[in-house]
Amino acid sequence: MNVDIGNALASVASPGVSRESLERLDEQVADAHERIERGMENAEHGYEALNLPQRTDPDEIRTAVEPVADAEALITVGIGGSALGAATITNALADESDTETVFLDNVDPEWVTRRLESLPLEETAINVVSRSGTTAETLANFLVVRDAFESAGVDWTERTIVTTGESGPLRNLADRHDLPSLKVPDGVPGRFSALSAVGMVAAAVCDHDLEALLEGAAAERETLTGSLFECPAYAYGATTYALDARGAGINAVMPYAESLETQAEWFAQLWAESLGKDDLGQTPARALGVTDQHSQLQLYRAGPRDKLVSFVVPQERSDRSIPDTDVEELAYLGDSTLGELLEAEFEATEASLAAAGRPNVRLEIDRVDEYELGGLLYGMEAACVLAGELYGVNTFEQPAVEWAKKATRGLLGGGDFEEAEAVAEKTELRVER
Ligand SMILES: O=P(O)(O)OC[C@H]1O[C@H](O)[C@H](O)[C@@H](O)[C@@H]1O
Repeated sequence: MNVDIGNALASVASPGVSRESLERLDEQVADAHERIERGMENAEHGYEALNLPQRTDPDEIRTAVEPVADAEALITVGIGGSALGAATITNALADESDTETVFLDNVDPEWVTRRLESLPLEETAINVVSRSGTTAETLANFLVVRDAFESAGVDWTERTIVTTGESGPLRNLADRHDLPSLKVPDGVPGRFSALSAVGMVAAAVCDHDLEALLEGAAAERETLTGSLFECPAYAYGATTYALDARGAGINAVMPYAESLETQAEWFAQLWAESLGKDDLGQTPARALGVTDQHSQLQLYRAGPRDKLVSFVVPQERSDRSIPDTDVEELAYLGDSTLGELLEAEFEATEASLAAAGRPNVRLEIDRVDEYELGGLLYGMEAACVLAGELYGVNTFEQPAVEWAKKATRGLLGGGDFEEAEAVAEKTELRVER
């Protein structure tokens, strides 16, 4: 991953960060880097995620998926960090695989039913993923999926792979049915687990190159040094932090590749759950180039000056020419390709934001393949860890999410939780039709 922060400088944008401020911030980056390296060396909770390129064993993952290697479709049952990494990888690389991938990361009953009805269950594998093994949505969906397989006369125990922690309900279930199972590595929070079995089982079923994913991440790991001017991931993490401090409280991630749309969703969880605490953090927003040029760009260029736009741009892609036409006004298109049009639109959008003094950053990858994707995911995780150090927050916890989880359990009769009582105390000011 290469990063260009030129359009985030104060000489271009407002809010913007001056070169001198970045140089001062670089001293904090050096300290943060030392802390990160120490955390990695001691395999501390969270920091351990940055060791995954060395720790993850692709052979172990491939062995676990062996029984379902020729499945026509794969249902991944998981939510948050137990779904978004896998979805990012398989959606980005979908063109290279014949396996249809479905992610059940919601419990909307109509949607779940529609998804299940659309699949040939006798040719479908199940990938159930939960670090804790207790997440209500995931376990409920898994029970529903099992039931659908049983109703269709398909033995789900022959077609299920489990990825979970060392103990817990899901681990017990895997043991009871003797299911192939993988362990969520210790010290790796869900949103940092894309490069472990959590994110890579689906990629293995789809026959993607797991080694290349890890090699790309390992190469990115090699770039981590004590200066933001020498490390793309830290340049991104430090710049976003500095811009947030200057008023850019929103970070709109805008990949210029349809295949990376889910990557913006993955980024949103990474950024929000890791940095959103102690009244701090930067709000992630999701956009897609070129589509959102015709939707959100107006706001980005002319709305409040509270946003940074982060472009994610593959430098190469397979292309398709635009057919010639005898309509005179459209003749210029006939000399181009869709790729050239997209590239021109990206450059125009980037320049238009800069011309309006709106900060933006460019993250470049060579192309969308396993190696580059591994580097991108790792680089953004390292950027997030660095930003967490600069903010001084606990990057690897998400205590605020627990509140609603407890309230939900209480409402469903799963125990006595005071949070559930607060639901009944809601303040109302209803306006009815
Ligand atoms: O993997 P699980 O334990 O099922 O957790 C799935 C997700 O749910 C939680 O609510 C957390 O906020 C997420 O960080 C986590 O990724």
